[in-house]
Parts: sequence; structure tokens; C-alpha cells
Amino acid sequence: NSTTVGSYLASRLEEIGMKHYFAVPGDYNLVLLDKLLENKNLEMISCCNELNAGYAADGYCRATGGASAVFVTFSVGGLSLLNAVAGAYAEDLPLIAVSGGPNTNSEAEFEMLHHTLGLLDYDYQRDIFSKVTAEAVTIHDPREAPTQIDHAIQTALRFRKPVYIEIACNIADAVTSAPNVRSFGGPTASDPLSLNAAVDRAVELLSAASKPVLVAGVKLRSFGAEANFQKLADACGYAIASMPNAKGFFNEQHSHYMGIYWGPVGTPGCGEIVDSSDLCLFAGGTFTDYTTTGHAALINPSKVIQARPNSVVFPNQTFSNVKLTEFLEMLAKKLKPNDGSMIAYNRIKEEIAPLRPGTPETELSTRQLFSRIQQMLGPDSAVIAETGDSWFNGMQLDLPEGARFEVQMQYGSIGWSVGATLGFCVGAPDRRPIALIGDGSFQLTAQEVSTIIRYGLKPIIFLINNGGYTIEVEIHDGPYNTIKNWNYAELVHVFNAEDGNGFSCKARTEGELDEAIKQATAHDGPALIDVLIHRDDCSKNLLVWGGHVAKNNGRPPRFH
Ligand SMILES: C/C(NCc1cnc(C)nc1N)=C(/S)[C@H](O)COP(=O)(O)OP(=O)(O)O
Ligand SMILES: [Mg+2]
Repeated sequence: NSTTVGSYLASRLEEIGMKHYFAVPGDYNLVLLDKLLENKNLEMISCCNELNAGYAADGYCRATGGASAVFVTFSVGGLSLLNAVAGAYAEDLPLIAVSGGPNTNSEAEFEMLHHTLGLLDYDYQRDIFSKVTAEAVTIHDPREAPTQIDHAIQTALRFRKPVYIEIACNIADAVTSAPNVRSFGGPTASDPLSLNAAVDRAVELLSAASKPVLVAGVKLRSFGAEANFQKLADACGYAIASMPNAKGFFNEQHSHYMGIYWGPVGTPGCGEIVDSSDLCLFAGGTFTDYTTTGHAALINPSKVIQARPNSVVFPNQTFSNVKLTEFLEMLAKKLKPNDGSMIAYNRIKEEIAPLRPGTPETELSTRQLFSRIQQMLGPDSAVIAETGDSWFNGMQLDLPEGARFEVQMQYGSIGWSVGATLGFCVGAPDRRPIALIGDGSFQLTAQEVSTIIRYGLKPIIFLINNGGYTIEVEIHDGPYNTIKNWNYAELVHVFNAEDGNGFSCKARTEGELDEAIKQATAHDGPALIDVLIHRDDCSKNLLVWGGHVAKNNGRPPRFH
């Protein structure tokens, strides 16, 4: 029996659990969108531009844990979407980028086409996407469509990476085979010999250590190993830390949780225990200039075991083809409990006294802002922290068990959070996300607030208005770090037009902020609070981190 290429794709997306997709129309993808719309189990979310549609799909993956899809037109759409797909690659998210493409006859007929470079080579978009995806295919022959579509979807789910599917505009409604039964995704198993040898080696080294610690890394979630890590944490009794881009992947209320391991800007006492430990097991960690604070973290490679997605790396031995999930699971069964590092931590940990509020007339500071945000958090919260000082202030939030925390720390493309908040709300309707968005970031992608209003989504957005790019100010200041102020609250009214339900207001003092949070929380719709903060008011940690990162960026060139 048969179907069309577009309907085939729609039914596969539905089959892998997708309920929504994000789209911007164009004449290369209109027929394809018609086919998608015929599938009543998938809802189209129309976005203002393709970059934001991609960021929304990024947020959707984070919310659902599954794949997402974006539908765009050729070149003018696809090349705008590109940056969000690169971000999904960096963040290990299975985003399926689908672009309409030129008619299958065009190139052979030497037909010049609109929206293109004006050359007769129409492969360029697929070539470009092949650099930021795990698979990039162009569908010209409807008979090949099922194989190409299935392979691309399987690759996205298997490797947790974006893929690119280009469908020629005259093929979207061409007849092809109906989907046949098959499974998608699924874990690949470790090599059993390598797995056992790696676990035995880890047990041997960890059992000999006096104060071993366990550190959660960003790949725990993308490789489905959070539960295995939790089991290991419960079994070993070690002190536990999370790296900044893994915040929230381990329950921060766990009795052995120390906090964020981020070198000099981590939770007080945490970095000292990790750095002074005689053996650290990092599970899924990435050691970039940003996650090590310009390499100021005192990680001693001779005292580190790295459990990576597909291998375990000891100081002088590597075991390949060992799956992170299976390694952690098996290790949990074999390790003797040892609370040496927890005892050491309890000796030095600092009780951070809660901040005393000022008067209602006191001008707002980031510290007072974030002490209010802390009070808003509950088990069904989701905090989306944009690149900026929000990383540092967000990192210090104490997450209740079950609360989610999203950052794009690997890619760090400012503006991501507006689309990501849209996508997260669509993917997790049972949560009311709190978005922490700096004014600079917001100005790149502000118009997607109108899509949040259009679909009646209800995030609470804290627009942190400090007059510019404060992270850049602290790394290296200059006139380019100052931005033009907007009337952000007024912008919500612009987007509301005659039928929107967005709430917004400004807050300059602690009293105004308390009132604003009360109204935003009570409002049954999206809310934006424009929080006015002094240009130089940033977290202490940003100052420390900025200095180290600037120094690392400025390493002199070496010549031989
Ligand atoms: C300009 C830039 N980074 C460079 C940059 C420029 N363009 C893109 C797309 N991504 C980037 N990270 C960054 S982090 C700004 O400080 C963000 O400013 P804002 O959102 O206002 O936050 P803070 O004031 O807290 O820093
Ligand atoms: Mg700013």
C-alpha cells in the first residue's frame, strides 16, 4: 500500500512520539506543509523566523527528551535555521531539520531559481548542513524516500544529534511506500569484555582511594544515564557535584550533593573537595574553557576517571566501546560505600545565610532579584537561563527535587532562550517555565514572544535590563557592549495587539518586584517583568570567571 513522501515523514514523526513541529512557510515547502497538516496527531507551531523555530525545537527536545522537527523553505529559510541546528549539534539534541528544495528538474534544465545564490548548484544547503548534523540527505526519488527518512530519523535518535532532510518541492506529494513496521532509536550495547575490564579497573582504583568523589556531567542526560548515575550515587556514598552544564541532572536535595563544580566559581567548598580528592569519577563531563573557568579548575588528570558516552578513560588506560549507562549501572553494584569525601566536605561547607530583603523602596540588585526567584521554585519548576550573568545567578539557585534547569552552555548563542522557552512550554505543558533573559540576548530574538502569546503559553520571563552585554563588559569592555534600551514591557502590548493575553510590567525597586511577581504568578498567561538593574551590578562569580576566561582567550600566539 502507498502514501506520499510528506505523509510518510509525518507518520514517522508521530511514531517516534512527536506531537508538535515548528514551521515557517515558503514556496519550496508549502505542499510539504499541506501533507504534514493532514496528520491530525501533529500540531504545527508557526514561528516568526526560522532561527527562532530552530531554538524552539531545541527547547522542545529538552522538554520532551525526544526528537523535534522544523520545516523551512530553501536557502533563505534553511540558512537562517542553520545556527540553531549547530547549537543542537553542540548540545546533543535530536533536532530534525526539514527543508523544501528545488524541483527535481531544475538543475538538469539549467534553471536559475529564486532564493538561491544565482548559481546552478543546488547542493550547497545540504553540504552546509552536513557540517552541523549527523546525517544530511536530499530526497529526489520518491522510491528512496522511506529508506532515507528512516535512516535520518534513526541516526538522530541513535546519536542524539540533529539531522537534515531536504525534500524537493515536487516530491512532497509524490507517491511512495507506506511506512512498514520497524523500531527506532534503541541503545547499542557495550563490548562485554571491555565493559567488565573497565568496571574492574574502576573498582580497583576507587576502592583504594580515601576520599573519592563523583561528578555529574552534561552527557548524562543526552546519553540517558541520569538514572544509572543516581543509582551509583546512592550506592557509593561519595560526595557528589554537578558541572555547570549538568545542573539539575542530579537531584540537588540529595544528602550527598555538594553543589556545582566550576573551579573558582563553583559552590563554596565544592571545588576544594573535588580538587583535593585523591580520585574523581566524572560521568559524562566536558572540560571546555567555559566549564573549567578558563582552565582555572585544578583538575588533576592523574586523579580523574572519565566515564564518557562510549568509553572509560583512566589516567593511563582507555577502554573503548563501553556505554555510559552500562558502566555506571554495573559499577553501582560493585563499589564499596565510602563517605570520606562527604566527611571532608561537611567540615568545610559554608551555610549561606539567606539574604535579608531591603525596604520596598530599595533599588533592585541581582542578589535581591534571585533571592525572590529562589522563593518561586517548586518541584514542577523549569528554569531556562540565557547566556549572560543569568548563568552565574541561575547556577546558584537551589533546585527543589524534580525542578528542571536548562542552559545552552556548550554553544552559548544569545537569544536562544526566547525560542527555547517557546519550545519548552509546548513540550512540557505541565510546567510553567521561568526564563532568565538578559536585555542583550532578548534583542536578538524578541519577536518570538508574540508566538508565545499566540499559542497562549504561560512562561514568566524575567527580562534582566542592565543596559548591555555585561558578560562581555567583564571579559573585555568597549563601546560595543552598550545597547539601546527598549520599553520591553510595552513590547508585550505591541505583540498582544487586539487579542493577546500577555502581562508585563517594569520593576525598579524591591517593592515593585514583589508586586510584579505576585501579579505575574496570578496571571493566567505569559508574563514579562522588565527588571531594571545597574549596568555594573553582576554576580561576583561573573567577575572571577570573566577574568580567567579573558586571560585564557588572550594566550599569546606561539611560533616555532
Ligand atoms: C554579546 C554576548 N556574547 C557574544 C555573542 C554574540 N552573538 C551571539 C549569537 N551569541 C553570543 N554569545 C553576550 S554573552 C552578552 O553579554 C549577553 O548580554 P545580555 O543578554 O544582556 O546578558 P548580560 O548582560 O548578563 O551579559
Ligand atoms: Mg545585559
